[in-house]
Amino acid sequence: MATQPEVGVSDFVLLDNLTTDTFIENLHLRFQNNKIYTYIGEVLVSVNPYKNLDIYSMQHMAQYRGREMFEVTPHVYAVADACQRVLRQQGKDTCVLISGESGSGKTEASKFIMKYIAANTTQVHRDYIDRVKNVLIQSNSILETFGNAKTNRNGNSSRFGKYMDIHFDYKGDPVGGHISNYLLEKSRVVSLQPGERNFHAFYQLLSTNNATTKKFGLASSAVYKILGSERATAQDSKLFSVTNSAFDALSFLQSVVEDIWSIVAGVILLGELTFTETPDGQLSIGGPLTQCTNALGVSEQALRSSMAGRVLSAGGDLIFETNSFEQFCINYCNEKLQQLFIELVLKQEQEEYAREGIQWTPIKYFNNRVICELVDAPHQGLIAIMDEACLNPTKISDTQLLEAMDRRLNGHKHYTSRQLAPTDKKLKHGVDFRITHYAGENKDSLWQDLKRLLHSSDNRSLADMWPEGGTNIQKTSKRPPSAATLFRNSMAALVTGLQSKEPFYVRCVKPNPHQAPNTWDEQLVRHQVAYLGLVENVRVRRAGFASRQRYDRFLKRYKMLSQYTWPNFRGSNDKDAVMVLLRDLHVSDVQFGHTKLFIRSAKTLHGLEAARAELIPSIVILLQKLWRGTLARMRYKKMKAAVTIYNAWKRYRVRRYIAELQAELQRNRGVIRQWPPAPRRLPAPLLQAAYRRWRAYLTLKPIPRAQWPQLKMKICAASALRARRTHWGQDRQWIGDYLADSSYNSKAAAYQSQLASLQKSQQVGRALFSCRVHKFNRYNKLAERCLLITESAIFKLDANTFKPLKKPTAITEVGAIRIMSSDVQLVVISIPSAKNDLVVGLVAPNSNQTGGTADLVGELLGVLVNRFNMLTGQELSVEVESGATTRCILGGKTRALQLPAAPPSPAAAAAAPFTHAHNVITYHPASARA
Ligand SMILES: Nc1ncnc2c1ncn2[C@@H]1O[C@H](COP(=O)(O)OP(=O)(O)OP(=O)(O)O)[C@@H](O)[C@H]1O
Repeated sequence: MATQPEVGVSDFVLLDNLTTDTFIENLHLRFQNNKIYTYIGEVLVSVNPYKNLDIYSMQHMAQYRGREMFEVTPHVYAVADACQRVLRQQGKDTCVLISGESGSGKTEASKFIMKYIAANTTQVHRDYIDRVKNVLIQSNSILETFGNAKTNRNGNSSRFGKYMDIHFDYKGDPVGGHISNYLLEKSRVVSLQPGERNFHAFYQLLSTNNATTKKFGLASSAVYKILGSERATAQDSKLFSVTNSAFDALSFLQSVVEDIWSIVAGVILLGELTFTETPDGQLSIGGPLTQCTNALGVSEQALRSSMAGRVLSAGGDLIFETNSFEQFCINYCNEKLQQLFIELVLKQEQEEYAREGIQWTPIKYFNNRVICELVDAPHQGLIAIMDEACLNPTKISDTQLLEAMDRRLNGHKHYTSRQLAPTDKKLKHGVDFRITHYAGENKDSLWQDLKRLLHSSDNRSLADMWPEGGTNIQKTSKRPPSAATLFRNSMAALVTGLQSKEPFYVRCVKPNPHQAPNTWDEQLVRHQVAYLGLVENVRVRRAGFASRQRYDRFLKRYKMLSQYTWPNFRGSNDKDAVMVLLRDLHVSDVQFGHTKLFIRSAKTLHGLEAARAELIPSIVILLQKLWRGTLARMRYKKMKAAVTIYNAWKRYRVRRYIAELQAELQRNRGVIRQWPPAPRRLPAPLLQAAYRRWRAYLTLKPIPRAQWPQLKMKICAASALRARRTHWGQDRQWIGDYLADSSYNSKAAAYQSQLASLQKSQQVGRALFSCRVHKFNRYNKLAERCLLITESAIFKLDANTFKPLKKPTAITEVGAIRIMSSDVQLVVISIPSAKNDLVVGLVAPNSNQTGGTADLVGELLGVLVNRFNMLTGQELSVEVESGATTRCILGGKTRALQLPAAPPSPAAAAAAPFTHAHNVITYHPASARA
């Protein structure tokens, strides 16, 4: 019982107990499942579905590009691709042999191949290749118009053999081609079987009233003998346009196209001529003779004489049934191709096995050489006998020819006739003979005088078709070679040509004679399977090997299946690697040739393919991973190199800049007067700050470190005063917290304990400055107080208890400080938010250096300016009044604050440091100089 075959490698090879029955049963099963293609070995079998199952799309074709035949579902595209690949990769000429009965799908298969080749081109020289592709495809339309006809077996049957050569450039792109025709069925022109049509060209021309029909007096509505019982249809009219556009696409000159249609018209008109013999033995021609000679471009006289000549020298009666000679030739052609197929397949296999040192027992198969020789053997073959008969100067009849054949071929296994087999009632006595499958008779020749007639035509194209017509008149008496001989010769040339090429095969099978879809005629299929030798082919393949592959290619394809070969084999050669690989996979049905591995069963190949397909995704991911990693590493290295270069450059620029600075320092004895422009991105402010620190360090170095904070205050005061006051205590040591100094404050201990508790309760930070003051308030009252400035606030303290009076004022709230340019100890601390300035006269300690009192204004100023800047980041405004009057705000009102015209006596100043009259406050300072 046959099992349903799977699509893939050599389907039928998988079957056990293969017989013709199981084979056909499987073929049928596939046909029912709309699977029209299958492989036997590398031979593609196509069963004509008579319905559109094939998807002609770029996407569909793309699936076959560069893939092995067994990788994808069977299709003509796979054959085309394999064929083109061998050509591209191995530089070998290839051919595809398409064979099968009439209507089995040969032409369609060849069109698929051409479409595939046309689509599978590279992008270079696009225009030129597009033109070649166009010519390839469009040439079919013309060939079909003039060479195809509707027969009872096929609505669009090719009535000629076709051999198409396509030439490829080194890249595998089609660059040209040549089409040879074999044996056009000429007898169809004058003789039609019931239900059949003549060549499409006649119907196409007569489907419309066009320039040609008008020119030669033809009418689409008229009836012509050549058309038989059929008439032109709307489809013919459509195809007429297609043919003309194909002429156009193939760059036929307009004059040539006109010539061609004139010839077609001429043939139609020839069919309308009537011939009678006049009593004086002359030929009388009736019918549209003038239109006919016009269309053929010959003179009436020439036509008349060549027609008459033919009758006179024909030399034989019409002994033959029409349309059978061509069939005989077609059958002969098929036999020849079948022989080639068998020989090539077996020869190749056997040669390969011998070359590779593989054990091989030759398989028995039916060799149809005997049939071919029956037809074409010199002297003894049918063609030779027919030629001999035709050469006979006396008239020779069917019976005589048959007798000659019977005599010469008696005893041949594949030849028979009624005379030789009297019991075979299917054969007519004295008429029929049979060659195994097919029988045929032979007579065809075109006489030299007719060739001369056509060669003399005004129609250039017609004249060019018959160059032999121009040869010496002396040769005209010589009989031309018979059609059979011509055909035999061209077959021999074809076979020689094909033998030099790497062959691919497509075998077309016709499922029924009615051109109907879904219909299976068992007998018809059986007949084809038998004569195409399909079952034998399977047997040969079964006895042989399902696949053979070069070791390097096999390894490349399957190396990932074993840890010993993936990613690389450590041994020395590919054969060892394949052996290790297969041992690891426990595959044993193989033989190892010298350069190739032979795999016996397709099942093994399936298994390898399946295992490979399973692994591929992870390998793809691995490769992607590695590649991405490589890319990232490459990118990283580049980035790192760029950063290194950039850093080196940056360092170099900095070094160069610093060298410039050093030069500047040397020039100016350690001072940079003019900063040279810094390179971009160099933090010049930082450098400048470093420079300043360094300069400051040099300046400060001679001064004891303990004095540095004091120095900082002095610098603050100096920069705030900007030389607006001469004496500000700069020459003496600043104490800061004077109240803590017992020489200044007899209650220093009480102050300190009070300060400690204040620091604890209010977290005001260190005491930076403190002293006694005379304070003048908004009620024009004078009070003795102590002033304390901590890190964050300004306190007014009770002069005896040192307790804070009111809330302290935050340093950040100070708006400005006003002082006089003379050396008085008057200080106005402006506090805008309180609307009351702090107006105080500082009570300076005795100065050790001068013996007078020290100046506290500068010190207070230094502390406040410095702290204000540290807390707010801004400069505190310092106003220095150069005259004798300044101002202050008390109780929200601005009041004048002045110094007395004459210096007060120290006693008076001590008694009332501030007085007021008429809203003017006068400060009577004791002179202070430090
Ligand atoms: N693959 C296919 N899919 C669908 N229909 C097909 C296919 N192949 C052939 N046919 C049908 O069968 C018809 C006959 O096919 P085609 O003309 O190719 O046969 P052929 O073998 O070239 O015949 P002949 O020898 O008479 O020229 C086509 O016109 C088409 O209708």
